[in-house]
Amino acid sequence: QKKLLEQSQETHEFQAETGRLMDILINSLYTQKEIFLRELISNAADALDKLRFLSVRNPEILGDKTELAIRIEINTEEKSVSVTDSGIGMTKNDLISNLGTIAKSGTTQFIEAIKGGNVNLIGQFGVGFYSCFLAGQKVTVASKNTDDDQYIWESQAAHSFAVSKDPRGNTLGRGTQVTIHLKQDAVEFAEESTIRELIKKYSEFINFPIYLKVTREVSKQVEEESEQQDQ
Ligand SMILES: COC(=O)c1c(O)cc(O)c(Cl)c1CCC(=O)Nc1cc(O)c(OC)cc1O
Repeated sequence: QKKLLEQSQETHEFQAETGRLMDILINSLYTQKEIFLRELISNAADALDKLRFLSVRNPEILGDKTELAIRIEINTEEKSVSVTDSGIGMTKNDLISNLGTIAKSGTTQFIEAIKGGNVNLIGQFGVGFYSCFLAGQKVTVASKNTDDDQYIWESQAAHSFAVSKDPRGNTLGRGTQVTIHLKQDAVEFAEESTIRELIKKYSEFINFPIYLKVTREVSKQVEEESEQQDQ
């Protein structure tokens, strides 16, 4: 299965400027890892706004997935955090162009702002997504737009990313799910108390409901031990 996925994956180099920007972002903001959550919540809200705007003119775009919401899930076993929205979603080409290139102009101002430590400017350049690599050693983005099948984009930074059709099929219905596989020094973001506090901090101006789900898989080993104690 793993081999199959690798064969079906297309690997892409980040556009050179994107790679440089990611390096600067990660090197200058490594002490403020938590901003990844602010950027993901903000991107999710933007994608929901885009959908809501389009649905005013053609309501059928909502299909049967009419709820516009953001779901955050932490998995304490796998040390991952995911942010899922039922927004407009991205096609395969959107994933490659939006996440692989800095299509926005003004990247030099962005770099000056980051070097000056002005983290609030990140979102304005549409590149907040790369802050995921402050906390994540690997980032996976699954997305479903009405114009395409569901695709997966995956990267471990290091200047390249892979795109493949999602072998799970259309599990999202519509929208985007960003999953961050946390770095060893960022596992605090898989703790419920940490995430609850950050959601409160960064959801003040968000006009969509944000739900939190905590998945705690107790490893098989521990269950067996507890059974022995009971006997
Ligand atoms: C449409 O946006 C998304 O699907 C989406 C989301 O729902 C949640 C997310 O965390 C992210 Cl990162 C996205 C993609 C947002 C994005 O990168 N948009 C974007 C970036 C560009 O460079 C661009 O240039 C033309 C256009 C974009 O929409």
